[in-house]
Amino acid sequence: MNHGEAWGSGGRRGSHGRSPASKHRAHRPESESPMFPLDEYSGSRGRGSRGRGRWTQSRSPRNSPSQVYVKKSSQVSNVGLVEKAAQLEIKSPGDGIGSTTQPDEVAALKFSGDNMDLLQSSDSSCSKNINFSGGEEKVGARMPCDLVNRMRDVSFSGHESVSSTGDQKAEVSGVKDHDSAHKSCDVGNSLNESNTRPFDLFLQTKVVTLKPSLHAVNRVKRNATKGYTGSVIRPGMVLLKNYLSINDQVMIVNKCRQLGLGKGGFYQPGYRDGALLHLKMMCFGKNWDPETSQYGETRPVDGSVPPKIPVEFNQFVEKAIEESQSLVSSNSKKTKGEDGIPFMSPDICIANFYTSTGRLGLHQDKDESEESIRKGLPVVSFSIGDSAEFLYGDQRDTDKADMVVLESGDVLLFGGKSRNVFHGVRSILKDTAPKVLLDQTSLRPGRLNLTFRQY
Ligand SMILES: O=C(O)CCC(=O)C(=O)O
Ligand SMILES: [Fe+2]
Repeated sequence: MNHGEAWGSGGRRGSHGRSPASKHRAHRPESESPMFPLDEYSGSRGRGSRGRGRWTQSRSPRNSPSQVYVKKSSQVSNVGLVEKAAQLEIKSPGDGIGSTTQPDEVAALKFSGDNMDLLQSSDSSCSKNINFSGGEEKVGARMPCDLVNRMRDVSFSGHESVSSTGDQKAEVSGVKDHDSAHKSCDVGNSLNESNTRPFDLFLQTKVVTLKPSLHAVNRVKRNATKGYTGSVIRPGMVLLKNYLSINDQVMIVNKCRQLGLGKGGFYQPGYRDGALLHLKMMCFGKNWDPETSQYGETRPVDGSVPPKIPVEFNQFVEKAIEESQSLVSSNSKKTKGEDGIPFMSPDICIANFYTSTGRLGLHQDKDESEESIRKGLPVVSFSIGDSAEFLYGDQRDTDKADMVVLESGDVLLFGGKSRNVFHGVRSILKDTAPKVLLDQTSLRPGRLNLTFRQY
């Protein structure tokens, strides 16, 4: 992996400066223009760092894929990717993972039902199980941004349904302050000494969720049975929309949260010069070190050994590659096999968590082995939570990049001719995560991204 600077606010390696009025293409429908020509692999294997900076306006919202097919859920049911909604069981958010009571969390006033009216409800089924869990403020002068940004967390909850209109719970406060606190920290470049303290993907809440409304359950079922849509965005790059079911997303989030709190868990990565990345990160399998742009068996910053990749994750990845391969081969007459994606079994996974101000500069993933890159073994990316504006293109130039919105459950693969594509995250679209996912997990506002690779 090689996260070269694409635009700069404080990055030190390979900065290309900021584009004040950058415009870029959303990915084009085939009818509008053919796939743009791909230069052969863009060559340079120089080191870089994950960039920071910003893009501005998208040139056009053209988002139709070049080739599309829709796969019904039954076709992937052997790995349980779809159609699990019927079995969906609403559980308490920790889901056996256990909840920590770190004082560093965002305030979330959660209550049963969709609206504040329920707060005034005198319904005994609501009031009998109300929890207040307000952690005391212990603001330290030099705590990491997530620790500085703390507020009282109050949960109201009930075991039984109090409203036929309500989904599980709603957040009515805290998010704004949470975001602004992150913003001030995310844009800061100073290294802080607590950057190895585990970052909790969950908000600190002790919410006992209600039974979901019929409406919410039906919505989940509808989404699950819709299946997913596959499209070849450019040779070697495939987007599987809505590929991971909500149940799978919940499982992935819970696993990441659990492992993320342990050794080798989520931390605030930084560069050699002390600049911080605009995201939290952890690795599975092997550690990727942003200071050296190299993989290793341990994380230099704290000596931790990254956890193994959960086997279920690998199954999803392998299945997604197979699905992409059949999509590509069904198009192969048209493309003369140019957009092939080789198979791989991941031994590395990098998990990024972006808050609403998170981003990642245009870069190439090129720190895997030479052989892996030469063969075009794909990088497989899972998006969960809030949507992201994802840029990609042949150059480290945001003006020339195309854009696609990656939503929760989407899987993106880039291998073969696109193995060295420049890519990055321009922005996180606030409050776009599926509500049912938040109901089920207590995932913080933001986006979890997992990228799988084979060294
Ligand atoms: O968050 C994403 O979608 C991209 C992440 C990425 O490019 C990386 O971790 O190398
Ligand atoms: Fe990347």
